[in-house]
Amino acid sequence: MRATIEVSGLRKRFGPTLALDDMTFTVLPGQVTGFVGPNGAGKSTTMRVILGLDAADEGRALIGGRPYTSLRNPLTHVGALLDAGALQPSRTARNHLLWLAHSQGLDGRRVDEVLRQVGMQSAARRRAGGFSLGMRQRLGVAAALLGDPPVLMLDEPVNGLDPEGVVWMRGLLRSLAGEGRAVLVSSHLMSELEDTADHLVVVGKGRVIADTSVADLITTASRGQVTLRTTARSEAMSVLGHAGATTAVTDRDTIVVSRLPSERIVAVLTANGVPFSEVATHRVTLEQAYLDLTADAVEYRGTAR
Ligand SMILES: Nc1ncnc2c1ncn2[C@@H]1O[C@H](COP(=O)(O)OP(=O)(O)OP(=O)(O)O)[C@@H](O)[C@H]1O
Repeated sequence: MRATIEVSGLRKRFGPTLALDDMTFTVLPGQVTGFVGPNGAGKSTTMRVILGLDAADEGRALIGGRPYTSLRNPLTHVGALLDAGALQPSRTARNHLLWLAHSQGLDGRRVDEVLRQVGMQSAARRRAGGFSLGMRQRLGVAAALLGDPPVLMLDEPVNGLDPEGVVWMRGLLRSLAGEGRAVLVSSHLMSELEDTADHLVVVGKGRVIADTSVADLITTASRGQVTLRTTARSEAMSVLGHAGATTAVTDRDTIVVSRLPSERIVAVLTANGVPFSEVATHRVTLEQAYLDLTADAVEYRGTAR
């Protein structure tokens, strides 16, 4: 089976709300693909449609070239973590996975393997009802891995994890992609995806805004911005402003300059006798690149008072 998710032309309406509006993208094997967008952008709905939990009004979603509903032993094709809360509280972690394995015709011997993989051996015989959100997340990931699937789809997997858990999850996602699997991960934590994802599908208002490698997105968003370090911040901003630049203060002695190439910045500062210690190409964070990209797609925006 090809390790891919192909989504094309998905449209889905909930009453007056157009949740998906021609949603189209492909998730490739061997990569972690981040699936990001503002609240209500359609990420969960897309994942639910891919898993056959919601029916689209139009378009199609394929896993390894086939619709989910036509897959035999679906857990061996795709593992998903959508709602870590969906557990029977009286079952132990191990029994939950055994029950899942048996109900799906999978080998029960995988259970101890996946418990080890998610670092839950010591909690294997504890009841799921007493688990923290982070432990439920780990158990959900264990369930997703049970069928050793080539495709994984995880909705906010770092939600509720402590810093050690976040680092563990990052390593796990990287190693799953390293094994050639297609890994789709939704997240609101851009800093997390900057270190984890190779590729990003950015969505807003039910459609794809950008489908790009993380490196390209950051390079494009950083283009033309220069970091200037100077102890004479206001003089620098004033002379550069007169020369046509836009400036923004980022730190006590740091300014980000746009709309003026670095050679001109150096020339203007030197001509005006303004001291500076560094002029360098500015690299925006993934979070900043994302915020610029989605500025028009945010449905609910807080207003500064
Ligand atoms: N079952 C439903 N009934 C009515 N409206 C729904 C339903 N599910 C989703 N929606 C609406 O569809 C739109 C897309 O929601 P969805 O949950 O897919 O977005 P999301 O990108 O996952 O958001 P979040 O980041 O908040 O999880 C929203 O406007 C949401 O209110």
